[in-house]
Amino acid sequence: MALNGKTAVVTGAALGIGRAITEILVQNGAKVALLDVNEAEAKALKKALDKQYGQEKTIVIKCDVESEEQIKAALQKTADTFGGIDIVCNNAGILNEGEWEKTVSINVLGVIKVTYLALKHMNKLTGGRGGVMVNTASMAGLGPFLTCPVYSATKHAVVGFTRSMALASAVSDYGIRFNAVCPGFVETDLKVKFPFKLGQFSHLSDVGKEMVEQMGTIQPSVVAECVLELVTDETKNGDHLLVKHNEKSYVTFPEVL
Ligand SMILES: NC(=O)C1=CN([C@@H]2O[C@H](COP(=O)(O)OP(=O)(O)OC[C@H]3O[C@@H](n4cnc5c(N)ncnc54)[C@H](O)[C@@H]3O)[C@@H](O)[C@H]2O)C=CC1
Ligand SMILES: CCCCC/C=C\C=C\C(=O)C/C=C\C/C=C\CCCC(=O)O
Repeated sequence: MALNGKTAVVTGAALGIGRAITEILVQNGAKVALLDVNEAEAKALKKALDKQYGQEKTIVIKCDVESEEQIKAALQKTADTFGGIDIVCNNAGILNEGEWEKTVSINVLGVIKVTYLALKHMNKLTGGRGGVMVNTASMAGLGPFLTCPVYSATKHAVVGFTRSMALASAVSDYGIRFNAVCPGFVETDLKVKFPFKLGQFSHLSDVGKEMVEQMGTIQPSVVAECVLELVTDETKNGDHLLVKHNEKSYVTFPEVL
């Protein structure tokens, strides 16, 4: 799938992995709607991209993925401005074991809300052009992460949702592929704030540090390259790209049926 002439929506686009995803999509010719609660940082990113690629390549829309109303309006504005939606990157996410209900709300309900509302624009059966959705899960969605059980549970949910949507879409002929990226520790604000977001598990914060020392870290741009692969490779549906320090591999899930 070539990105020239395609339109993408990236949630949590202002910082970290979302910022890198936005940059790589624009670099490769897509027009991108930057959705984020942090409007100031999203605008700063747009300003930088404007200089290099021109003002018409991006729009900033303040949008909290917890709000169905805001998501609906943001998707409509994207479709009206760019003439449709081809790519959705469900990337917005938090890690906060103290505020674990909010973590579930953003990381799970947010992904589901954006997906279902975007489906209305993209589904070939309802007049859309088809396309691809790539969700930012985590390595913590593939195995237990003892310092943050709820965060890990939300990422397992994203993996299960992505795999199930991929099958539902293929069988229903929606014309939309669903994939996920599963990174290890990435150098972002979320990583910096990690020790202060562990709630009742803050006594385990050194375990997180030791894991980072053992496993190493990843730059957001490397994760973005993996997202680009999942967007452009039209053979990928229901696929999960595990991203480790200096290594990436597609996840093989156990056969259960
Ligand atoms: N940093 C890491 O080590 C890893 C992060 N991830 C996942 O990657 C995704 C991005 O995380 P990072 O870039 O690390 O975090 P970050 O904290 O650097 O950036 C997150 C962005 O999402 C935005 N955001 C937060 N809540 C939002 C909401 N309700 N609605 C819209 N935007 C919202 C923030 O304003 C920010 O711009 C998350 O889903 C995270 O779980 C996955 C694996 C590893
Ligand atoms: C199956 C094993 C699960 C291990 C989880 C590995 C990576 C997950 C990363 C995330 O999704 C984000 C989680 C944590 C933030 C990143 C770094 C922690 C920093 C620890 C520190 O230096 O204090």
